[in-house]
Amino acid sequence: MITMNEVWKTYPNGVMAINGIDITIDKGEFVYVVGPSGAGKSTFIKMIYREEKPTRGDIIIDGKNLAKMKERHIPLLRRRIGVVFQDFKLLPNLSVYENVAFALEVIEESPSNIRKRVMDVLDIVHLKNKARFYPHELSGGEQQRVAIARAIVNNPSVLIADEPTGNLDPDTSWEIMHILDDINQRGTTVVMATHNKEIVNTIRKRVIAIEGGRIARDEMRGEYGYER
Ligand SMILES: Nc1ncnc2c1ncn2[C@@H]1O[C@H](COP(=O)(O)OP(=O)(O)OP(=O)(O)O)[C@@H](O)[C@H]1O
Repeated sequence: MITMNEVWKTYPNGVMAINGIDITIDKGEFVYVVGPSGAGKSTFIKMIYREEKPTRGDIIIDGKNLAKMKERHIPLLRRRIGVVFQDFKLLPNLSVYENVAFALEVIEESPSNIRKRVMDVLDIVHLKNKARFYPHELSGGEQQRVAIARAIVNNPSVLIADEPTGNLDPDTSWEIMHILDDINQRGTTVVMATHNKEIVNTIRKRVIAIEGGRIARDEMRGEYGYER
């Protein structure tokens, strides 16, 4: 479902962030991407949703080669890939409901179908009762749950999370993990970059460790493997 063949990424300033990565992530997997700061985790993840383009190599998602994809086809790709960030990135002037509905591709959908879909995903993240709230009225964990609802509202095949618990306290981080796990159990592939040792070593999944832009480890039910 996600395949990288001999992928390299050098930034315009000459920094070689990814140095020859080959990997396959199957449909329905949950993968942690770990590694020291500056190792290339974000670059790896950004290439999956085509925020960054590889300098060399192929990245194939659902049979489409992103490296060769035309700019005009990128919005279509983004509908198949949901993304969650460390800092939530909600629109402050829109309510919870509107933040999620805004991300929905409303192609010939009736208002009642849209409403149903938005309320269904708010149910998955346990926020149905806060649909009318605004982001500043929510805790960090609640804001992250809205961001997750927004990321899955188009029913993507892949959910990418770049340090989704980075700004959250430990209890809230566990809550977010249980929601991501639930979304994965419903069939969505999840790729999550993280520095959270406790989570990786407790909710055991496949671990891909990146060091110096290369894959240093790739283990099913792996461990975090670093001090922090
Ligand atoms: N837009 C950019 N332009 C130039 N260099 C960049 C850019 N983004 C990242 N880099 C460099 O590429 C390397 C890999 O960075 P990346 O953000 O992928 O690492 P990371 O493993 O996600 O780090 P962290 O855990 O600190 O977030 C680093 O040396 C970084 O400075």
